Amino acid sequence: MNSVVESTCALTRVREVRAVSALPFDVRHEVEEALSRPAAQQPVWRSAADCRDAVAALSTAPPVVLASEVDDLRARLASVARGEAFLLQGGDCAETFAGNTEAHIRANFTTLVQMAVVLAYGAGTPVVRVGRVAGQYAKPRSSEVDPSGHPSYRGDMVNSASPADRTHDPARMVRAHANSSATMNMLRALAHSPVPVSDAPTGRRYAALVAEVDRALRFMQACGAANDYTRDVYASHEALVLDYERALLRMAGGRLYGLSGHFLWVGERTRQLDGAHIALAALLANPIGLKIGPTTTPESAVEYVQRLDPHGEPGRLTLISRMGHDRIRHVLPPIIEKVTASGHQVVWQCDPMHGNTETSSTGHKTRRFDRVVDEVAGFFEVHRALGTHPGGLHVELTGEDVTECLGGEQDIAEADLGERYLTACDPRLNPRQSMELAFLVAEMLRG
Ligand SMILES: O=C[C@H](O)[C@H](O)COP(=O)(O)O
Ligand SMILES: C=C(OP(=O)(O)O)C(=O)O
Repeated sequence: MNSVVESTCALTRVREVRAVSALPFDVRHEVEEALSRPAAQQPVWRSAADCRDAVAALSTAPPVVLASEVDDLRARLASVARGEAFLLQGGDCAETFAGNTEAHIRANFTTLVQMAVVLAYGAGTPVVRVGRVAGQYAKPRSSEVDPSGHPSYRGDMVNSASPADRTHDPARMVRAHANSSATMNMLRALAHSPVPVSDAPTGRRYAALVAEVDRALRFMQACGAANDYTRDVYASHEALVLDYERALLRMAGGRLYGLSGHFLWVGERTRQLDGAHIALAALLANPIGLKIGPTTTPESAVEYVQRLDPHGEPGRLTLISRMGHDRIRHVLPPIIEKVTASGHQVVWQCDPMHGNTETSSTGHKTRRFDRVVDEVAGFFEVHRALGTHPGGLHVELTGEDVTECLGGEQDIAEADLGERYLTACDPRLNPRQSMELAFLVAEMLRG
């Protein structure tokens, strides 16, 4: 993990919460305490006054999601934790303002939904669909500067991808909120549209499967059995920029919600046990995700679980392992054993992307499809051996035909990467790689 960095904004954060917050006194006090802790990876905004203005505007803006939707997701994740459903989470590494078009949202949605159908068929259980979407506008970075010596790009919520404009501009938080709200609007509409079938090879294979699934659904409907095959996609993002997250805190039914998204996760670089991100996440009624990398010990995993799931609520916490394909088989088992022994029912989810990043000989950040598959296979092997539920998959993907990850049935080679390398940050699976992965995971679920 990166070291904790105090930003100028962090120094003003507590005062600003007090100034703009409409939260009840006791809740405000808890939020202030959480936000007064050291926070890693925070922007150093160009002006504290502009930050105040942005936070004030967002504090009275309509939230991106509703508390009732968050409650629905919480109930669905409880069923994942009990082994009765599977969680599929996926989308861009980093959303961008320019890339937030109808075509892009539709393509990502379609890929996610098609994968979910394949997985539901494989698992024989419902699949809860969560996009990395409608808020995934901020990125933690390994280095303060990029290879050309400019300040690193930290996502459109913070600065521009253009090296000429890397100033941390708080007005970007307002644009991120507007874009997220527009995206959510489209997702709600798309959730009730028919699922389109692609004509790519995996699409044809999928079309046959859809016909089978449709027959099964018609039979179920004829029997009067309910199903959630065509239901919602929930929104998730890394709760990274604390000024954005706190501005979208809202009370509902006496509980505190982060209404910037349904599901918020704490990343590998900001999961300091005594840091602000963990403390804020602990206060929320939202389901929370936590990335756990190869340095996570079984003991620290239990501490996280106690901190983030104090009431022992099944599915309240999703532990997202991102160990690397060569480490998962020995790092994950003792963590699962210790957490299971603690009595907490978490969702175990595999992110096979972030532990398998490398730089190609062409200088592109990339990931090998076979290693991604191997990490998921390791995840299933570990859970099968321990008798626990391999509850979910978390991937960076796009509905666009990019060449960012190596391999897959298209056999993308290093020399192909430059053709359509479009990501704003990390390499994503394209639709064919995503579907291929879904078929492979469906087989693992059946196995
Ligand atoms: O998506 C995850 C991180 O933001 C990303 O992997 C960091 O990338 P970097 O190591 O290039 O900064
Ligand atoms: C930054 C991310 O992952 P991690 O925290 O696991 O590196 C991410 O999922 O965007």
